[in-house]
Amino acid sequence: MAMLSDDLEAGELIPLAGSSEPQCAIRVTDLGKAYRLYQQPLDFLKEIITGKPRHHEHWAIQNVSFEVLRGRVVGIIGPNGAGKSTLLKIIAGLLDASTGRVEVAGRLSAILELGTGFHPDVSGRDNIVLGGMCLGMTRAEIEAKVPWIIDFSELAEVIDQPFRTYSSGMQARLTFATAISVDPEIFIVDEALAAGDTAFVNKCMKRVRQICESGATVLFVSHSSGLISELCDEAIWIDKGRVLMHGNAQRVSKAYEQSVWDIEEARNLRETKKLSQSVESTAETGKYELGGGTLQISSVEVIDIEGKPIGVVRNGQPLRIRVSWAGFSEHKQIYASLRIDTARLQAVTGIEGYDGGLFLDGDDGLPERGSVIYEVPELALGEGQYYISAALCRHMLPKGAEAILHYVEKAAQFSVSRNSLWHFNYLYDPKFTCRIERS
Ligand SMILES: Nc1ncnc2c1ncn2[C@@H]1O[C@H](COP(=O)(O)OP(=O)(O)OP(=O)(O)O)[C@@H](O)[C@H]1O
Repeated sequence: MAMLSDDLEAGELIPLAGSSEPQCAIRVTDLGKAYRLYQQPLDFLKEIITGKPRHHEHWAIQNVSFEVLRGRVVGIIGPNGAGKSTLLKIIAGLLDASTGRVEVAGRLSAILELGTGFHPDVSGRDNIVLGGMCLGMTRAEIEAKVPWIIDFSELAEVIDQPFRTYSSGMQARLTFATAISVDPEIFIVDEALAAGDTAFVNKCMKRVRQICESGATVLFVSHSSGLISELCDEAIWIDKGRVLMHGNAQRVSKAYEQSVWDIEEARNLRETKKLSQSVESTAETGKYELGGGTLQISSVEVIDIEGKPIGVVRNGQPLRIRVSWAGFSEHKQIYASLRIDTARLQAVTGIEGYDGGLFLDGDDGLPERGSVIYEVPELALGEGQYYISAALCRHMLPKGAEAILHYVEKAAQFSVSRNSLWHFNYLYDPKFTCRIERS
C-alpha cells in the first residue's frame, strides 16, 4: 500500500505551478482510495457508538501513479467498477484520497456528476449561473455564456420555468450544456454523462472534441476504445483499481479491446455449453423448444476451421455454425434450418435447409448421429451479441408447424467483433467498395 510522506495530507491537491517541470499538468503519485463497507446500515451506527470497527475496507484504487503533460488528451478506459470515476473525482478535488497525492497545474473543470449546484425550485436560467459558479466560473464569465448555453441546450421555451418541472432528459441537457461551456486549461469529462437523444449526444461530443483540440489538457473517460483511440493522444487502462497499461492511445485501446473479447469468448462458450446441456433438460430450464421426440438437435456451435468451438467471430471473417443431431425418424427428406437473432430477438438472417434442397438423410436413411455445417464466407454483421436458433424439419407441403421435428430457440450464442476501432455500431456491416469521381 502506498504510504504518505510525513508532511502531506492524504489526497492533498497541490498546484504544480512553479514546478521544475513546467510541462507537467497533472501528477498522480501512489494514489489510493479505500471505501468503508458495512454489512448492514446499522453497523455504521454501532461502530460510532461502540468505537469498535464493524466495516471492512474496499480499495477502489491503489498505487496509482502517472503524469500528464500539458496539452495532452488522455483517455481513461477500463471495465465497470475499475475505479475510473473514483480516480477522476479525486483529481478533480471532489473526493478525498486515502493515500498518495495529486498535483494539478492550471484551471480545472470536471464533468463527473451532473447537476452539482443546480436547485430544483430555481429557474433554468438562474440554475445556469449557480451551476457555472460551482464549476469555478465567475458570475461575469457565466453570465456572458448564458445565451450560448440556452441555445446549446435547446431549452429557450422553458428556460424561465422551475428546474423541477423539467424532464430528466431536459435536466441533463441543461447541466451538460452549462458544464461544457467553460474554457478550461484542464478538462475532465465522463463521456457517459452526455445523455439525451443521438443529435444532442453528437453535439456534446463535438464540443468535447473542440476542447480537446483547443490545447487544453484533457482526461476523457469512455467505454469506447474506438472513441479513445480517435480522440486521445495516450490512454490509461485501469482494472481492479490499478493501472494496467499507460501509453499510446491506439495501442492501449487495442489491448483493452482484446481483453474484452477474450472475456466475451469465454462467456459465450460457457453459455453455449449450458444451452446445449439444457436441450436435454427442457423442463428444468424452461427453454423454448418444440418437438424433440425421437430425433433431437444435440448441439449448436460456432466453430473455427478446425471444428473447435469459438465464442467470438470477427466481422469480415468466415462464420461457421455446426448443428448436430441424434436419434432417428420415420420421416424422409429431413432438413435443418437456423436463424440468427440479435440479443433483442430481432431476426437478422437465417437459412431454410429445404430452400437449398439440403436433406440430411441419404439413400440409407438418416444416420443416428451427424452434423450439418453452415458457412458464411465473409460475415457482414456489426459488433454485438447474437443468438442462434435451430430446427430439424421434415419436408411436407404445405409447410406448417407439424413439419417441425425439433426446434430450439437460442441454442447457442456468439459475439461479433469489429475490423477497426471505429466506434459506430452497425447491424449490417459489409465490406464497402468505393469509387471516387472527381470532375
Ligand atoms: N461511495 C462508495 N462506497 C463504496 N464503494 C464505492 C463507492 N463508490 C465506488 N465504490 C466502489 O469502488 C469501485 C470503483 O468504482 P468506480 O465508480 O470508481 O468505477 P468505474 O470504473 O468508474 O465504474 P463504471 O465504469 O461502472 O462507472 C467499485 O468496486 C465500486 O463499487
